[in-house]
Amino acid sequence: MLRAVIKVGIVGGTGYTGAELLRILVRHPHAQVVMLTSRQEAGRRADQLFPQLRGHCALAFEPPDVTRLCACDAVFFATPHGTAMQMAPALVDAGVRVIDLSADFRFADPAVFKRWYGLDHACPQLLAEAVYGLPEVNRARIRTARVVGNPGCYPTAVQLGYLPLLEAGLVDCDTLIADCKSGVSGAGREAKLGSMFSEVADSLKAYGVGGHRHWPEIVQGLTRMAGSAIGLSFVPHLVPMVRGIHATLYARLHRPGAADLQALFERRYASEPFVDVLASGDHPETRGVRGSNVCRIAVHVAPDGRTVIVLSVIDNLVKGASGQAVQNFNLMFGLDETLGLVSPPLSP
Ligand SMILES: NC(=O)C1=CN([C@@H]2O[C@H](COP(=O)(O)OP(=O)(O)OC[C@H]3O[C@@H](n4cnc5c(N)ncnc54)[C@H](OP(=O)(O)O)[C@@H]3O)[C@@H](O)[C@H]2O)C=CC1
Ligand SMILES: CC(=O)N[C@@H](CCC(=O)OP(=O)(O)O)C(=O)O
Repeated sequence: MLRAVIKVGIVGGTGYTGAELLRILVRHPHAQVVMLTSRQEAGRRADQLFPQLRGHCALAFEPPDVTRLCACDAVFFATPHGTAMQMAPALVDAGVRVIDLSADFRFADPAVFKRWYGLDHACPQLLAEAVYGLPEVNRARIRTARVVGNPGCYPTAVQLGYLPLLEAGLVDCDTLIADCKSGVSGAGREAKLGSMFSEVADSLKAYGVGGHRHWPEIVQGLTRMAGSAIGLSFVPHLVPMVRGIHATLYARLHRPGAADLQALFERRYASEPFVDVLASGDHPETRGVRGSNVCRIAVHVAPDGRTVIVLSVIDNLVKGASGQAVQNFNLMFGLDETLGLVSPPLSP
């Protein structure tokens, strides 16, 4: 359905992903943001809180109100887990398409959601019809979805890195290792001790080694790609940068040397607008995708000849969150998938 203006609401407009949605949507040719919510900043103009939006957005924040949100064509939830699932049923009943950046609609099984997020799902029926918003895997289903569960940031980088290998059945699915690093904006804009400059700068640390909530999400996605159970070790690290995810992914080849891995990756992503496969032997870096919706990938074989090492980088706030959400929005409304999303990364 192609419309000249699509009315958009953003719930959680004061967070990092909400602000990034605004940055993208204010220059989108068909989307018009008509409602922006915040409980703490209600009444304040968005361009007062975010001076980078001066001249681009004159809206004021207002408290989240489902009835008012029902006047939108699409609503993005850039809120903590547990919020979207409370409001989505009324919106969907009113014909509003929902794109949730939290984990509320990412899991097929509400028991897995409960185990990792500690919440009973508020609308399991809607969860059952929600589509996981990774366009490179689910494009056709996203087009017709009423609710999209936008993937997490680490899961986006990891799944896109492993996808060609698992689809082709080339690697041992029991011994996958994802060694990942994230910038601090991944932790959100809320003030927290662990996100303070003096706690993060000039240091690097792993966290969540005993079980991070992105592990079950990645396992769910990789299992679907492989068509069988997989075994994954996933270790996230916090690094002193603002944006960016770097995933170093390991897998054991069933038949070393049997396949041209570079050709496999190039073929799989040839028609993907936002996946860029580097030339053989190259090393992507996070600053090369900063501010862009690109996932940049390089595939290597270790000197042992049988270990594949894939490097996958994204901007956590763009392809890892708000950019991917707009990519899904474009698909849902029958638009060119790249609208609002094509701009060169910011570098240096
Ligand atoms: N940061 C990242 O890199 C990524 C984040 N995500 C996910 O996106 C979501 C948003 O993340 P992020 O922008 O970093 O978070 P922030 O903490 O920066 O922002 C959260 C926003 O949600 C609003 N909010 C909080 N609680 C509620 C509530 N109960 N009802 C309505 N609004 C609420 C806040 O405003 P107020 O309190 O004023 O209402 C604020 O605007 C999270 O689920 C996160 O896990 C996903 C991928 C990457
Ligand atoms: C650096 C940092 O703290 N990153 C966050 C993940 C990013 C995120 O927001 O999680 P979702 O993608 O599931 O929404 C974390 O590890 O919890």
